[in-house]
Amino acid sequence: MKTPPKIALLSVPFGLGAGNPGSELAPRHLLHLGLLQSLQRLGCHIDEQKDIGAGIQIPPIQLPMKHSAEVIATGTALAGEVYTAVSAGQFPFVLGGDHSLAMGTLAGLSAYYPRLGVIWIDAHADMNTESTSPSGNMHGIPLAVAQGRAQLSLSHLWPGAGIVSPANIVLIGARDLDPAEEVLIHSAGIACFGIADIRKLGIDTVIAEAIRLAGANTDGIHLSFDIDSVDPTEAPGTGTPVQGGLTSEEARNALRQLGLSARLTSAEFVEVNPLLDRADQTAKLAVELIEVLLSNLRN
Ligand SMILES: NC(=[NH2+])NCCC[C@H](N)C(=O)O
Ligand SMILES: [Mn+2]
Ligand SMILES: [Mn+2]
Repeated sequence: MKTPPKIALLSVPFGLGAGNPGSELAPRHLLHLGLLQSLQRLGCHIDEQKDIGAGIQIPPIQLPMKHSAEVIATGTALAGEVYTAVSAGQFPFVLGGDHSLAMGTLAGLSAYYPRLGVIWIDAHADMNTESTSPSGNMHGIPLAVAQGRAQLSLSHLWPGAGIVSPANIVLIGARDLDPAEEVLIHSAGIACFGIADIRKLGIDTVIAEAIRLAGANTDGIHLSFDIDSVDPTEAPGTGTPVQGGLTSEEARNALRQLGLSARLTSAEFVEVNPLLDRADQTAKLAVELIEVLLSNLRN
């Protein structure tokens, strides 16, 4: 019988990678809604809880993207905390914030796990580069950066960071891809389960297959969960909502199954925007989904 892991809860109140303000408020807001207390009630072992800020830092690279210096500085601070956590045997859980912070998480993780699998549950692929981004928003590029396809690389954020192989990336829930992302996904052969696949196969089969693909020849699996994967009728409080998403029930089942997998070694939860929410509907769902994930961890 495996025991629940020690969790390092890393809050990142940062939202400058998104197109609209508000996601920086999510960590405090979810904690205010009682996240920590209910996790403790559910028997989660929260080993430590930290707020990640970033000092002033000269960016190692200039990019034609909005707020790239701030994104890089925050990512560097986060990468260090994530690296420290995994080195100490903790399970890092990163609470954002916008999705640009995944670059920091992945930089820290890839320095520790030479072969990292990534399961990306999101309406988007976040696989633009600086030259294909239609918006200039940094939250649209982390998964291209992680593969070493962009000007910015994970090693700009953290020395010793590696890359993530496209063979070990699995996209779930993607339904709003930019043209360059489509080309990249097809040419690199990246596994992508859209909503039609989920309805046809069922979410349980999709998650089992995702764990198999992301886990093949890897040392750990990271889950990156963007709340805009869930349909806007149930999760309206997010900056780039896309119709036709997961039901909250599918999201719950996905997170339960991922939590129960001994292969899962880290996770992050991003893109909740309290300023765009309706009566805390999205924030409350987020609290519930995080509880499902973390209370089932067994590794
Ligand atoms: N993490 C997110 N919500 N990303 C949305 C990205 C939207 C669009 N593909 C872009 O690159 O700007
Ligand atoms: Mn995203
Ligand atoms: Mn998204």
